[in-house]
Amino acid sequence: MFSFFKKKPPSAETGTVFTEVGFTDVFPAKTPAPEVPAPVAQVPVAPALLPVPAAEPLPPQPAAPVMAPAPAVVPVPAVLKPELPAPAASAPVSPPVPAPQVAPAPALAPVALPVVESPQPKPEPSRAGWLSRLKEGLRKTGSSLAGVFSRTKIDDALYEELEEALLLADTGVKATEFLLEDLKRRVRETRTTEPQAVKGLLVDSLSELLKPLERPLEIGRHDPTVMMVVGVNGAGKTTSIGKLTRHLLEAEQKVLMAAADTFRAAAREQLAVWAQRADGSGVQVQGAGWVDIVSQQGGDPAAVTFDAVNAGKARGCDVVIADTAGRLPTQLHLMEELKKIKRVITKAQPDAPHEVLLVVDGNTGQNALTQVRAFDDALQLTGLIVTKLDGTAKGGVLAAIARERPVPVYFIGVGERLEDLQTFSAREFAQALLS
Ligand SMILES: Nc1nc2c(ncn2[C@@H]2O[C@H](COP(=O)(O)OP(=O)(O)OP(=O)(O)O)[C@@H](O)[C@H]2O)c(=O)[nH]1
Repeated sequence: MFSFFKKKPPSAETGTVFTEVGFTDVFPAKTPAPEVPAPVAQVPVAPALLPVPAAEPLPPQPAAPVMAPAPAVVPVPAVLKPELPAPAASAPVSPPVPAPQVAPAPALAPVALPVVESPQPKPEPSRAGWLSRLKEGLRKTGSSLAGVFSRTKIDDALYEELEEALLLADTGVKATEFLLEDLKRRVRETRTTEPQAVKGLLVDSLSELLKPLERPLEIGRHDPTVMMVVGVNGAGKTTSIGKLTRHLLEAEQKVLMAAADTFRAAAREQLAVWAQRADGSGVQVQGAGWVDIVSQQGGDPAAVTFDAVNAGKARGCDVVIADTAGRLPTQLHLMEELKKIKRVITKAQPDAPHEVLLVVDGNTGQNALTQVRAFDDALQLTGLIVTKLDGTAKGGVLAAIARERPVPVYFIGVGERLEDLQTFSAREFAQALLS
């Protein structure tokens, strides 16, 4: 199973970033006082499980738990239940327990995830496997674009056909104009005469346009890192949070999810199912990650989130993720609710939320751009997760986003499986589109 954590350069601000480079580094040591005995969840990690490339040697950090020599066998359960003061802690999934003082406080009922059943983790799928899925997913968008270059010469007709294909792929007028101008310049400068070679130049041009969207999601800079996830109904928020959480667990992270979609029946259960899923073959968490869910069906989403951030701080969580209910940006009262959730997070932790992520369905083309604009205006987005790029004819929308509202794309999704959500690479995307 892949992961894509990479340690940042050693510094006081050491954190972890999601990159496209594979499982290349260990999660950085947090900075607990060395004299404090490590809690169970911070059991030293066997270096063998976390290969570090020679090119990036780790600095000596003797006090850091993750760097400490590990015992030969570390019998760490897949998911450790946090030791909570909550009375419901003994039950795997307990009914909401009313907080004694604060009336709307949601129950903190930990979800005990099953311990690893199978000792045989699946082999980590290679990035190559991902690239072929990405290519396959973008085939509908790419085929009409690539078809343009089967013409016999580079002339106005070729550029007109390309313009039409870009517009049909929902690249949008601005990005299309930009790409055509840039391409013509590259053709002139390189004195290219073969239409097939123009395709290569378009890959370069598109990569450059998309490059500003390529940015890693950082984990580890804050305690905890608080993320708020928003989007329209059915965009793939819960699924994406589930996939993200799986990767965080595999990287030894303590994750607290806030089911801030309090009107959805079984929101909690849906999150729990995803948190447990791994390739459909059971939990395969290596190490000491654990997940917990805060929910209160029918409660105030802002109160649930507030409670989750406070609980996350109290329990020493690494990441708190708030899953909000889907809404259209035109539903102004619901957009106000999101603003309130964001304000309330800041009350619980002054520098939070650290990430406001919009999940957009890539299959909606220009509509996705409209959503990015509207949610960004309301919430000042920090990143995007673009889902459902599999089978879409509208994959050009990423170019439109890059040109018109360049919010970083942390992840793209090409399917419903765990490994179908991966970090975004501008060049990979351009190559897959025009392959
Ligand atoms: N084909 C495909 N389906 C996806 C992808 N991501 C999510 N889905 C599916 O999209 C559907 C909706 O996903 P959810 O995660 O429930 O969406 P949501 O945004 O949480 O929905 P609401 O809570 O109703 O707003 C599910 O059937 C997912 O399996 C993807 O990348 N590709």
